[in-house]
Amino acid sequence: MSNELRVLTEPDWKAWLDALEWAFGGLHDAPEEQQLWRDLLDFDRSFGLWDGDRPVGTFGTLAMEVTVPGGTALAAAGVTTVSVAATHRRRGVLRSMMRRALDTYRESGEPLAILTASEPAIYGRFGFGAATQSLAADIEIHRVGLDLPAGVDDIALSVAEPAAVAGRCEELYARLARTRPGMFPRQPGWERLPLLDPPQDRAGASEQRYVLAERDGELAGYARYALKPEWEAAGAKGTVIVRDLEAADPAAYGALLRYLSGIDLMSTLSLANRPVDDAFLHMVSDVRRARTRVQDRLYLRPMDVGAALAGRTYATEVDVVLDVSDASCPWNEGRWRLSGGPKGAVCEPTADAADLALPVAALGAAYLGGTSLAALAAAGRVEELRPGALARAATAFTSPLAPWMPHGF
Ligand SMILES: CC(=O)SCCNC(=O)CCNC(=O)[C@H](O)C(C)(C)COP(=O)(O)OP(=O)(O)OC[C@H]1O[C@@H](n2cnc3c(N)ncnc32)[C@H](O)[C@@H]1OP(=O)(O)O
Repeated sequence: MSNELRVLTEPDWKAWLDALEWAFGGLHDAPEEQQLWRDLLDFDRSFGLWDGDRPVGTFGTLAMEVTVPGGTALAAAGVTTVSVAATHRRRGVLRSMMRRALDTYRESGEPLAILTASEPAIYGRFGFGAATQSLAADIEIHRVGLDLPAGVDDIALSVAEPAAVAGRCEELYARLARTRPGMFPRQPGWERLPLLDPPQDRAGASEQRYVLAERDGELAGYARYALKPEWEAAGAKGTVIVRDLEAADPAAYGALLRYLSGIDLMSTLSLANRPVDDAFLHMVSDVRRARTRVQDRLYLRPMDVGAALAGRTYATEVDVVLDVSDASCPWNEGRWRLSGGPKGAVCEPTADAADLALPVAALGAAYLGGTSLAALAAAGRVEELRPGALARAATAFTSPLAPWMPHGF
């Protein structure tokens, strides 16, 4: 039988999805989740590798945006639903699908491609670098005090059914998504994502609820959470599971944190995916008992080095020639002069001598300001060719807020 790489079509959907779910270990998403991905996937840029009448490889694309330093949202091809059947693994199936996708993204013109990886070791070879991290915490709420900011008592809290308030929360999310690099200003359709709460994924926790934080009737923050009850001989030791927490100001954040830490019969406040510089770190009395863990989250690769680097702003004035290597997207290879600062930047090919040399995955890791070019240089991933250039470029690439992608895709 011959293998054929073809674009995803509606008639192929069921077999394609089956192949995907089996490659993930027999995962069976709820029907509403399957329908969401079916509606969001860009079928024209999603592929299946068919062995006869059977899909043995799946590769999906989502049309996304990412907020970059400076507050602009740049178009990004979101790589998702990647899988290869166990019968066909390590024969280059992923490589062939990635090749097709990268060429397609070049044609469609997004400056960036992004993904969240099942395993960190897979995508570096295709030029993706870990650009954001996420912070998880299990706060021992009976041993950790809160030092809350002024104004928390001006915030009114109310608990609501998700369907009744998700629209208002989504409006607030859309505003906040422009304020931190790495966030994804969700396009229409994505508002269904936070509402997914299939019973089979709850692992003993309750249905989810929203708690709203309002000031004078205006929404200033919200959290989406569930409760997981648990009992031992000495009594209750439940967990508050926070799926989402967005706040427009410190008082709203503090009021939500106080509420979530004060629910009776609960001992742990579990935060699954927060920015690494999240405000709670500075509100708790004992950060060690917050039991924090950091993990790689969003992987990013510039699809078009010039457009990507010109699309963000820089913390300080910068004028640097980067010598970029990019085996997967050779159109990015070579020297680029980046000149810019806090108001904007230009980035164009140049014949001038290079100041720094780096692979495109290192540029992807540094792009949102979450990984220092100097730290990458310390690991040998960036080479300084002109003394002083590294410190200046590393400073210019930083972001005041740590980049963060609040959910997977
Ligand atoms: C964005 C997302 O959707 S993340 C989800 C990814 N999917 C999964 O984790 C589901 C389970 N795993 C799979 O389906 C497959 O193993 C895949 C998709 C990860 C890899 O597919 P394959 O067809 O086996 O990969 P392929 O043969 O093209 O390998 C290309 C290269 O990646 C390497 N590679 C592939 N998978 C892995 C891995 N899991 N860890 C480390 N390296 C890997 C190969 O060794 C090869 O390296 P080389 O070019 O140096 O020789």
